Amino acid sequence: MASDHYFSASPASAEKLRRIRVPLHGREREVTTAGGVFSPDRLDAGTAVLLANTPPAPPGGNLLDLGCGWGPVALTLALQSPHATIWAVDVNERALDLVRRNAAELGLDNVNARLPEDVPDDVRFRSIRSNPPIRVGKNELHGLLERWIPRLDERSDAWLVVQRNLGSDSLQRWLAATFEKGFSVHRAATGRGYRVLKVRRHGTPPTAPVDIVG
Ligand SMILES: C[S@@+](CC[C@H](N)C(=O)[O-])C[C@H]1O[C@@H](n2cnc3c(N)ncnc32)[C@H](O)[C@@H]1O
Repeated sequence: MASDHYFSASPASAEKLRRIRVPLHGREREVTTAGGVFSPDRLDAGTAVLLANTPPAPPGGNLLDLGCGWGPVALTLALQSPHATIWAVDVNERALDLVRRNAAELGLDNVNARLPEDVPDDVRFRSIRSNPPIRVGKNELHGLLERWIPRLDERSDAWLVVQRNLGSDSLQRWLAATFEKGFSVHRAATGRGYRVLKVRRHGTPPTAPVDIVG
């Protein structure tokens, strides 16, 4: 059955397109949103905190916006890094249509809006940025992060914004316990009741030379 949650695959509310003006990559831009996607009337406060507290995206490689909605994070990455490939991933098909439309309207040709299962398994990411879907519940959220964070390249970071009232501190503890080996987790910023959590994947330590005795 279709539902009206913003994270459903086919939102039931009739698609009524809206034009809104939002600050993206240093200036106000007009984008298209619609009912049935997350925060259709404005840039979400948590997303604004994420965008204000993350470094510029790497200039090339694959970058992931996990849970893209109508696309504020993916569009910002594409504007920052025109030579990178931006993967805008969501389970909501309407959101994916909106990201494609917004990218085209902004003249961006480096945004791949895809369902999670349509991102090839061998793609690795130089950066992951996400305002993740907390309301799907802990188990599903943890499953989502366990699926995507290990796809970071070595010496690369995931940046997640989470509302303090919605469990940012327990999510930080879970991330630290789950990504114990080869990663480090810390709180990179706080603001407006949100935390930005950073998960860094370290490089593989050089292997010691093997002594050949004989
Ligand atoms: C908090 S919203 C953020 C949307 C957008 N990035 C923004 O900042 O406005 C989280 C998004 O995650 C999506 N989502 C839910 N479950 C998902 C899953 N398993 N894989 C990918 N995206 C998912 C929802 O549809 C929703 O668009």
